[in-house]
Amino acid sequence: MRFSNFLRSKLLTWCSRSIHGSSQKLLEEVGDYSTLNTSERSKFLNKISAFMGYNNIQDLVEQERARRQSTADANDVYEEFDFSLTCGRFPCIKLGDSSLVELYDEVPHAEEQANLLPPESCNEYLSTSGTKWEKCSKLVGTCYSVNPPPAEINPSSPMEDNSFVIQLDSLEADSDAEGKVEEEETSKNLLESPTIESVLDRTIRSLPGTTRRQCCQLEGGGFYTVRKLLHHFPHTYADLANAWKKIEAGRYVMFVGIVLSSRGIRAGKSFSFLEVIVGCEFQKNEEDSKIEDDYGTDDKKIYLHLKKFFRGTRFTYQPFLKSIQSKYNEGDCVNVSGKVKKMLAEGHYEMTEYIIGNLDKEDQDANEQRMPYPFYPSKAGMKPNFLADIISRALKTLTIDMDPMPDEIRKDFNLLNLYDAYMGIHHPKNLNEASLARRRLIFDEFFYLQLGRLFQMLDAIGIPIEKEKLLDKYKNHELNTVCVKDWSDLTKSFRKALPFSLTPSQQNAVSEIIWDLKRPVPMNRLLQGDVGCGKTVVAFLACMEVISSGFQAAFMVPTEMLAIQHYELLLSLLENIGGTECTPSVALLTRSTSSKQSRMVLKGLQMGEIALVIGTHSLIAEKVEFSALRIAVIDEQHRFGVIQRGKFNSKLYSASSSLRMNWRNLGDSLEDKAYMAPHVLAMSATPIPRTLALALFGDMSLTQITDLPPGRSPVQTFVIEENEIGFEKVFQMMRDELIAGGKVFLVYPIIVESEQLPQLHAATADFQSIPDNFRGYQCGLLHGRMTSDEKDDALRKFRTGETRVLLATQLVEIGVDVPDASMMVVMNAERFGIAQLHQLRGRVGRGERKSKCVFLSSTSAALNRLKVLERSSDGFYLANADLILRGPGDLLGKKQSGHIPEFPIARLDVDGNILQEAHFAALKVLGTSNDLQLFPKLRAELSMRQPLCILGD
Ligand SMILES: Nc1ncnc2c1ncn2[C@@H]1O[C@H](COP(=O)(O)OP(=O)(O)OP(=O)(O)O)[C@@H](O)[C@H]1O
Repeated sequence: MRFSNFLRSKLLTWCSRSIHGSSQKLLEEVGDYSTLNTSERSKFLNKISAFMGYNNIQDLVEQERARRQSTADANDVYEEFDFSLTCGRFPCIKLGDSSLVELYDEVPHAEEQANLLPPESCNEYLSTSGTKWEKCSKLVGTCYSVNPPPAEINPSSPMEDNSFVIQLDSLEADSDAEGKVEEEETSKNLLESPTIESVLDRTIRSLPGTTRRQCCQLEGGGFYTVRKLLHHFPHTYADLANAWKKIEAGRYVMFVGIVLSSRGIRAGKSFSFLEVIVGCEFQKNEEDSKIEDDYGTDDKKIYLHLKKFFRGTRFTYQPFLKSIQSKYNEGDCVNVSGKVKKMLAEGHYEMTEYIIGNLDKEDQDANEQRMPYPFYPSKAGMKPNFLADIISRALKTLTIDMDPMPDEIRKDFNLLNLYDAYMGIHHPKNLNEASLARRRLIFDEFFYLQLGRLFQMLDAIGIPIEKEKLLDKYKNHELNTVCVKDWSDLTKSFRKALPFSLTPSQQNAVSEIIWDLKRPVPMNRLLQGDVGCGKTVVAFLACMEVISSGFQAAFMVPTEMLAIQHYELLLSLLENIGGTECTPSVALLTRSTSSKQSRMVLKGLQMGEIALVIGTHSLIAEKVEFSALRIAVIDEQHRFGVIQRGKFNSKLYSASSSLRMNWRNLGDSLEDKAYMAPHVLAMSATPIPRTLALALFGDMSLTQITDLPPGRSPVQTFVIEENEIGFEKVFQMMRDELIAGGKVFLVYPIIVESEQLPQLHAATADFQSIPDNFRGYQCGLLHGRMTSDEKDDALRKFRTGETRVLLATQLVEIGVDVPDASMMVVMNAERFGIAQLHQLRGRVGRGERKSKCVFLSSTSAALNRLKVLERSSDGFYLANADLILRGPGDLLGKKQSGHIPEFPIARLDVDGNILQEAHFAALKVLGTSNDLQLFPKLRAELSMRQPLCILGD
């Protein structure tokens, strides 16, 4: 009922009882109510209230409500007129309160005003027989839980509101019309031949109905192709099938309803606001009606008052106000999400931070079927609703036969069709479908990664028969070993020369590697083991096996210091072998090797006079040519990455012409040699969780050393907060250790003090002051800015015991082996990752001496995170913790994590099983056709997905 009609009926009732002479005049005035401006209305309402004996109109409404609620026929009353709507229209304004009525001064009256919130249209929507409301009332139960509440959505952010886009889009529409026609033509043509390339890798500009401006916007956000767009996945869904029936203030909820009014209101000289009222109706089933809820017990309607405020004179002009209010039309079916605040009037809620979007026919149908409603993250200023709309358009261009995955693989691994997967992730019918779709898309991300790695590895081999053997080897997961008696004599002698016996795990690792070395295909193996477990000797033994058959070995390490350490260790072990004749010649090649010396080394390698070379990156330089490189050991694999590993493969391909001549002279087949890539044994001291290892090294077999050399006891670990008491305690522990004959590492996060980060301790600064605490003991300094001789000298002095305290940076993290170092203190431990700290801790406890490690944290917040190191000394466990806490980037460092592609949907820490399956699927595909000739669609898809760097080019 119109408000004026209500007033008339109210007045008539009153007049029939009243003898007041002016009642007839008032009735006439009520007839003209809709033509009055706001101020006149306010005055009139006050006058009428006063005549009827109320203080003001608010008083009238309140009392009338109370009276009607107490009558038995309350429902009829509500059908007659909804008071809450009157009160709730502008809850900040008390109707009839003259001081606030000026808010309406600028609102155009008559027809224009009627357009803003015509009571009849409210009536029409709210009455059960109204056609528009009928449309709305179909949207049953439309207050939905968002599970989990999407934390990422910041409704206050301007980009969350698509109003601006809509406005601009409409302005743009005309000017783009011509371009659009052209584009539509093009897209029609493209749609005619739906191949995998044409569908997913079609440019975004081919999407029908997309304006040029929208395309630019999308491209600005990186959405160049349909694939990119479709890989913008929803981060959560509103579970419409299990909607919350209770609105809780402050909770993120989603509604679907009908726009009842939209008004741009000037509220002052430089203040305006937009108020959109959305009516939502809920159909309670029997069970729901038993629940006492916030909607009130009788009416099933709620009214959302969406408010957006504007400050500034320019926002108070009519054109602006008109433009903002015209974005939402009465009768529009919209979805609204955000946090609600209860208003005084029952069933009325206010939302000041919200997202609103128009629902098209499909969305409305989806709502009727209670399909999950996808929430998209915004991107590059593009609002979720805009993206959702474009994604829907892109989905329409997909074809059912676009899936490049062979049917057999799909069946074997129980995968959805790709078309269904894209539909299922973006427009799922239920949450189960969304989860199946997610599984298929994760599978794809992993599958193409594995396929790419394995394909590239096979590609490097060249001979089909070798490829098959290699694939067989990958498929065969049995542990294959060669027993010690079948090791070569040189390997056995080297083993005997070791000052200790191998642990069972070490022995097994060597046997496994030797088995692999005897295969006619290149080995690609990752040797993993916890810090200090003795990987180096295992690698040396593998080198000996290769050298014994007349080939060469290269041992690449990440730092010069480590190269020297390994070189010296190897020389000392070889000395023990005795019998100079069979002792292999060993060389060192680093950046600091003198040019004369390096010339000799290069020549020795080229002529085959040097059997084993230890060095840094220098080993993969162009000028380094081997006579017959058969194994490349890469220590600390994650510091190098796939590219460098790949470079060893190319060593033989780029053999010098002189070498080729040599081979010819020797009568060897050039082809065989040229295509024989060396075996690669990569070592990782950062235990990499299995999933991550597979993602990174899907083309590698894995050997693990699972035990530690005997006599090792776990390093006692303490996490202490940096403060005066903490320092004193640690210094005392250090003094005790020195008195007991131990050696102490003091590790710093930085070399020199930083003004930006004053809380960080620096090695050089402390080197001036710390020694005072340890009088009588020499202290040394080691950091990356020292020359290689200085570093060598510092480490040598520490090793020999000349210095007993070594202040160092994290340079010591990798491979430094001082077996009698018995204590480590890490300053500002909060700056390091868990896996990194575990590595550092591994520098002590490498001998038989009981050792301890102290992690000092300058923030108490980090203490809990660090405490995991007190509880565990299992590198795999800790690496997993790091992976979950900080992601692969932090676990592996930038260099290696750069080789993990971005997975838009998969998560390495939870989707390990799918990764494993994808690995098997890739093996299966390549087993059927190792050059993918039989699967042209797969090949095309692979080339679209795999950037070359991942393939090691
Ligand atoms: N079986 C063994 N018995 C006793 N000591 C051993 C054994 N194997 C290795 N070691 C010693 O253990 C120490 C650590 O070995 P090594 O440097 O090979 O370990 P690693 O796994 O390469 O360590 P990191 O991960 O720190 O690089 C060395 O001093 C080495 O001599």
